[in-house]
Amino acid sequence: MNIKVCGITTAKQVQQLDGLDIDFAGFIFVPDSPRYVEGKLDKKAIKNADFDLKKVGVFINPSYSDILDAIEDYGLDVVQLHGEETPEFCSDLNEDVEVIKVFHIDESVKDIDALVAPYDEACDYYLFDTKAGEQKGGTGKQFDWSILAKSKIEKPFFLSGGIGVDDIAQIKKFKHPDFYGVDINSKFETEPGVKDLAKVLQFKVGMK
Ligand SMILES: O=C(O)c1ccccc1N[C@@H]1O[C@H](COP(=O)(O)O)[C@@H](O)[C@H]1O
Repeated sequence: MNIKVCGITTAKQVQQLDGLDIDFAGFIFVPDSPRYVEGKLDKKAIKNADFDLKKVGVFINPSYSDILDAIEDYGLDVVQLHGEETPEFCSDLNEDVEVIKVFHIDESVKDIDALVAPYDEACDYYLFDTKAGEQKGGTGKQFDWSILAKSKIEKPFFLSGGIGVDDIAQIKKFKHPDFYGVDINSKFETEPGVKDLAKVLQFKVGMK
């Protein structure tokens, strides 16, 4: 099971997460997020360090050039898209970098396979997060995962949205052939953008 820790704002914490064998580290490029990295994260340190983990940039409806600048500045390996980005936009981007397309889920979503179908050829991974009004990420809220268990999906996906250490047993029970990883964020913080590494370690060990 892959683990992605999102919302990191210092190079030191990225280094520490790499030391914990975390698979993906996420950086938020959304200006109104309390985890926004600009002005906090040292670009050069992130770009030049030799990490095993993959560096993921998280965006909502970005311009193509903003993404290319962030890839260049921070040496991103993956781009995670939380907005209404079209399949064409994702597909173009996917020629340069790995892409995670995010889908927001609540009880109004009845057919996951129909929702993801247009993106089948346009990204590498899906990520399922909770739909919570206008807020497009970092809500700390969970959705009912059973809708995923009933869906084909047919692409590696991350489970996301309000996941914490108390969810380890439920995650272990959740079965799907394309279940690729878990994305953790706001439930693992001492304050927004500052991860509680002891909690991350507890999660990592608990998931074994
Ligand atoms: O964390 C944020 O502030 C954020 C802002 C805008 C888009 C995405 C954001 N985070 C992503 O939200 C999900 C779920 O987070 P949580 O566990 O519910 O706090 C995760 O994929 C983060 O990458």
